[in-house]
Amino acid sequence: MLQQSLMADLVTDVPAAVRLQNLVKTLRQHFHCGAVVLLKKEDEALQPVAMHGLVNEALGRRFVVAQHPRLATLMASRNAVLFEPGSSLPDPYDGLLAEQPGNAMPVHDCMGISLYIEGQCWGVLTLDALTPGTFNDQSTVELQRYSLIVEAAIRVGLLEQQVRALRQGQQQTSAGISSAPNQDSEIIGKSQTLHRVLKELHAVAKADLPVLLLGETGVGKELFARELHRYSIRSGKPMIYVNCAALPESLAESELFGHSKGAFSGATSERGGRFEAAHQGTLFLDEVGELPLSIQAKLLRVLQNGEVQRLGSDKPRKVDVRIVAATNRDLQQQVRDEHFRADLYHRLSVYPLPIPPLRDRGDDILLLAGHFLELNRSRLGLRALRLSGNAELALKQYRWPGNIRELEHVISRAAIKLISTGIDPNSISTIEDSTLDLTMPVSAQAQREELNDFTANGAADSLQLLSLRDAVEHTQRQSIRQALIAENGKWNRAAKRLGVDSSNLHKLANRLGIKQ
Ligand SMILES: Nc1ncnc2c1ncn2[C@@H]1O[C@H](COP(=O)(O)OP(=O)(O)OP(=O)(O)O)[C@@H](O)[C@H]1O
Repeated sequence: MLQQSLMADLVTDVPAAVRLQNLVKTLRQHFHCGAVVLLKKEDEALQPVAMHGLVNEALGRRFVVAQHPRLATLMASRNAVLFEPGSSLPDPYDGLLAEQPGNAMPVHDCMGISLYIEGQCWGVLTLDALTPGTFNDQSTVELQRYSLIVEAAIRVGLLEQQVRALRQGQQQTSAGISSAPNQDSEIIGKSQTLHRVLKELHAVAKADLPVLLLGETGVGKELFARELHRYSIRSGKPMIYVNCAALPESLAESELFGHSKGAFSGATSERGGRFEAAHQGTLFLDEVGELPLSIQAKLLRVLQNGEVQRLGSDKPRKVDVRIVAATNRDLQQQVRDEHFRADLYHRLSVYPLPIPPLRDRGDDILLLAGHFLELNRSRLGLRALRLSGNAELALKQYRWPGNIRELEHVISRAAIKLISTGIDPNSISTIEDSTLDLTMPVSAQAQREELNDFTANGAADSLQLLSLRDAVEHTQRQSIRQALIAENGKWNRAAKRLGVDSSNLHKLANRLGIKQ
């Protein structure tokens, strides 16, 4: 009976991801268990690719095998393994079964099996239940048998991928099991919004045009730049990173274009710059809006001529680089304000690509939260770290002005706070919404909207009750937090952004209680 359902899942003409999803669902129903998860091996970790019965955020987690003894046991065996209900080994999904969202319970019954494709370990299949006695020896025999069908489904998916790649005239990988070379993206997320951007990014990657990545702070522009390079025809050559905001004007020219011996005091030897290092590859100009005007002029000349001259040398050197730039500023506005050269802007923005903010990526918020929860769990030596239902809701409703970087900090802060309350690291630790500290309206627009909501609710009178001093301090606190988020916690840069001296900012932050 199960065999028939599984075979039906296997032959149905649906995308590979849906086929695998159907298979795990069918297995869950058959074994009457809480969760079935299919995990793919990626380097030293296992990542869920299909699951049924776990909370959503689990899909974003990467389980490092060495840190999860049950997964390590499964990987080490070619046969199905049953873990006794009394097993003291922690289960990677403790507290993550969706069946009991409000009541974090350790998993009781667990079994699984490693999966092999063309002689190589591809990943594992795990089955978990909260009710002891759900699985027995007979279940492992069945699992062993049905795992062959799961392996067949994976193989079908890979073959489909290869056929698609062949049709597109792409080069194939040799063994055929690692699929397209760039499958294992570092970019976490499954939303339609992200999917659309990645599709566009992969298409423009092949075109070898200059690309300008636009987006709010913390949306992951650097990750997208790396993905672009990996998908480009230059992927075999280096991608060189330049943070334009961290480039002092006095050093920028020699950093970018190199220098000859004796070009300036301290230039004790001849050295090529970042442009030459990126020859035949990609040069990523991060925070390009921060480039001083004098350097903008020199950069433009190199882009026009396709050659660089090392500082102190008059010998031109041909360079073939693809420029990918990124900014969280409104570059067009900067051009209007004459802070950015219009001609350089047009050269860089041949293909502008907006990267969507986190608040527009739906459930990706939870997937990313899962990823950061697992990182913190491992870093802090906890058995299990999860979100309460209300905490999940709060994360989904928040505006995320600092985007993924802010989410990462929120989860890390909450995990540390939880530890400081003296929790037992061997139990299941749950982050409640009250620990999340999501009170920072950051963008001016967000602040305006909040104020509008506030007045629309008839609360303006209570606003007037604030003393002038309280109102000033409130605004100061918000501006400082906003600048710190935008500058990734760097006080010097936040001070620059706020137009105040760095030591004054430290003093003010101390007085306002932002900094202890
Ligand atoms: N989709 C994603 N999956 C996993 N991690 C992500 C994702 N997007 C961003 N991150 C992580 O969030 C952090 C911020 O990303 P990144 O530095 O690329 O942002 P940015 O857009 O360049 O920000 P800024 O404009 O402030 O420089 C990094 O640690 C990055 O690895």
